[in-house]
Amino acid sequence: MKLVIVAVGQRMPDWAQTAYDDYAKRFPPDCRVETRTVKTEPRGSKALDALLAAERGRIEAAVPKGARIVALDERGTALTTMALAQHLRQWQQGGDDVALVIGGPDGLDAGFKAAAHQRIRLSDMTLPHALARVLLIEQLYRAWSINANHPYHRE
Ligand SMILES: C[S@@+](CC[C@H](N)C(=O)[O-])C[C@H]1O[C@@H](n2cnc3c(N)ncnc32)[C@H](O)[C@@H]1O
Repeated sequence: MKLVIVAVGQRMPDWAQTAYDDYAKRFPPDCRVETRTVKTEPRGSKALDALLAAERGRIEAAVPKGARIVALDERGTALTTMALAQHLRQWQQGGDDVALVIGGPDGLDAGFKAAAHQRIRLSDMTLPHALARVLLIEQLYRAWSINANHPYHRE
């Protein structure tokens, strides 16, 4: 099982990339994290539905075959960190890869969210894309550290 963070939009500000990389490199080999970014559809004259559908196509191409899909969505289910740790344990026991998907400037396609296995929210507030990425990877690392009884969670 590996965690694959699929994010729409390739370039993050340096401060966010530094924070993200700092967490990404902490994961041990038994809980690998991979990041796959997909291009944002240029905002031009296309209708929003068409933009999101184009981004959906790229997301689906980036999701590993057979992966469990978890959409990050401010309207998704609220989770405590302990609950996320429990999900992580179940995902590891299940063995399938897990794709955690973060949308672009206009969010994720509605059909994609409806079809996802889980929709989770990180906060009741709308987060900018870069912060959503950093918060997600920190919480996944914290969830791992809870399950592994690693001191990070108590720091
Ligand atoms: C700038 S936000 C897009 C906001 C957009 N208006 C929407 O309706 O989703 C970019 C992405 O960050 C993620 N995101 C933002 N806030 C979030 C939150 N509170 N919980 C979970 N994910 C969030 C979502 O994946 C979202 O698609």
